[in-house]
This record gives sequence, C-alpha cells and structure tokens, in this order.
Amino acid sequence: MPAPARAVPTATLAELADRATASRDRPAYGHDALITCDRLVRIFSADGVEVQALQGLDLLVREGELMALVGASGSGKSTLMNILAGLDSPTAGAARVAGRDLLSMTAKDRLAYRREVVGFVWQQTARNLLPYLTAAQNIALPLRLAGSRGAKGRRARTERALELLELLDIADCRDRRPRQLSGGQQQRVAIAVALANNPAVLLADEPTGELDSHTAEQIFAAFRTANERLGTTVVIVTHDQAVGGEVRRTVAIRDGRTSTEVLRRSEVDAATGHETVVAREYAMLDRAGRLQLPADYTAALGMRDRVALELESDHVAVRPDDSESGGKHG
Ligand SMILES: Nc1ncnc2c1ncn2[C@@H]1O[C@H](COP(=O)(O)OP(=O)(O)OP(=O)(O)O)[C@@H](O)[C@H]1O
Repeated sequence: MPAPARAVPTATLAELADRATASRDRPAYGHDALITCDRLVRIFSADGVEVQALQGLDLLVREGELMALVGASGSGKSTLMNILAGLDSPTAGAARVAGRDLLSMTAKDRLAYRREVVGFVWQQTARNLLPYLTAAQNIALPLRLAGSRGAKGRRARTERALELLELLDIADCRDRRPRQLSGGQQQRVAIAVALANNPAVLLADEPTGELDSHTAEQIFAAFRTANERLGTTVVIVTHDQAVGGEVRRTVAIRDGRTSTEVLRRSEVDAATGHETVVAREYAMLDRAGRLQLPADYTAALGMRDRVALELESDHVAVRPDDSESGGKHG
C-alpha cells in the first residue's frame, strides 16, 4: 500500500522571517575548530589531464586533538597535508588553521605561518634533518630562523633544544649527527625540530613508514607526549594499521573526501574496574546532507545508483532500491 501523502505544513510569513534570522545567526561552520577544511578542492593539471585530488573535503579538528587520517594510496592525504602545511594552495573551498586563512595568505604570511603556526614531520628523515648538524643544532635552527639571535638567544635556543630532547627521551642524542642515530631516534629528533617554535599544530605525513612496529610505537608515544605535555594539536597521516590503538579519532579519506570516522573511548567496568577501549564507526554527513556509505555495506546489500530512505522517530533507514521487485524489502 502506498504511504499516505504527507501534508506539508505551511509557515506564516513571520515564521519564515524568524527561521531566516536564526540561520543567519547560526555560528559559521567550524567556528570553534582549530583546523577547518570546508569543501576543499584541489585540481592538478598535468599534460592536459585534470586530476581532482580533493573533491570538496570537509574536516574539523579541535584544539588539543591527537588524530589520524587514513586512506588508500591516491585518496588525497598528502595533498591535504601539503595544503595544511602551507606548501600548496587549494583550487577552491576554504581552509583555516589557528585563525589563518590559507587561501588569502601572502607569501610573507605563508612563511610566518610555516615558521610559527605549524610544524611538520615527513616520512623521509632526510627531509626533516640537516645531515651536517647535530640533533641539538637541528632543533635550534628553526628558533634561529624565527629571530632568536645574540648570546641570550643562543642560550635560550640551547635550553629549548635540551628541554625537547629530554621530553622525547633522546637527551643522549644531543651531540650526534643524523647518520649516527637510528631511524626511530632520527624521527624523534624530527618531532623535536617540528616542536621547537611551539606550533599550534603538528602535522606528520607517514612518520612511521620506514620503521618497524616497535620503533613506530615509540614514535606514536612521542606524538602523545607532545599532545599531552605541550598541548599541541597533532594530525598524523598514516597507512600504519596500528594507529587504531594509538589515537582516539581516525578519519578515513576516500576519493578526495572524508568518508568515515572512528572514535574510541575508554569504558571502565563498574564491577571489575577493568578498562576497555570501545570503538565506533561514524559516517560523515556534510552540510548539504550528503552521506558516503562504506563500500562494503553497499556491496553487501547490492546497493547502487539509488536507495530508499525512510525517516523513523530516532533514525533514518537506508534500504536497497526495491522499486522493481514489487515493493518488498528483506
Ligand atoms: N603534483 C601533482 N600533479 C598531478 N597529480 C597529482 C599531484 N599530486 C598528487 N596528484 C594526484 O592526486 C591524487 C591524490 O594524491 P595524494 O598524493 O594526495 O594521495 P595520497 O592519499 O597521499 O597517496 P599515497 O598514500 O600514495 O601518498 C592522486 O591521483 C595523485 O596522482
């Protein structure tokens, strides 16, 4: 039996005016986030071919978060990181980090942004550290570039370098050059370099890509230390399956958009006092109401092209299109 047609309530002119005012007064998307990506688009043109690396990506990261971005190769993770690092500009959309508008920054603003607001750690250690400087000198370098000069400046730089080396448990590496350090030690020194100017955000692109699992754990621990002790917001792009055990929030990127996210929280059993981490997967819902269903869900139910939606009192049901099977669903 077809569902009865729903009466559309008519609003008075005054009610419509109230609704318009309410929506105008609503805070802007991401007003309270440290990182806001709003419908971010990045198109690359190479040899006459256009590649849409980011296709309207939305992402909010709050101050003090430690989170990971995951996704298949080519999904757009590095493109997003390069934009957040101030190394590349989006084609369209909006991106704000710690109050800076990444689209309208001048070359001078961009330089100051990279020196003062964000720190980054890359997979290739050669990109993170200068080979002819010791660990302490590598950490002091960004402070010098940011303007800490003279004898007083030198003392302050050395103090800051030692403080960070100690914080990350690599004080014994202070006078060693990168080639005299293990891969894990090099990455921890790289984290210290990235933290030298006390950035609001630390970005890391595959920081454990070249490390074994035990060493990778130490690197995640170093990010947690930066997050908990210095209050730095940390965003890590990774393929590392172990990341689930290391961060509370993992956002998946698919085809240049954020698609799903996993949040983890601790639950303590009242009877035994035993603590377990409970994970729950969520789908992203953008401001236009678009929802990306996980591929394994749609494949399991043979969903494609269109689905039937039903509004229930406490949820929305999404069912396979049954228009050609006599109106039944299983
Ligand atoms: N400079 C560029 N010129 C042309 N195409 C590019 C450029 N940079 C990235 N792309 C394309 O954009 C898409 C996204 O690339 P991106 O490097 O962001 O993916 P990724 O998720 O980081 O992948 P991986 O995990 O392999 O590093 C890919 O199709 C890639 O080929």
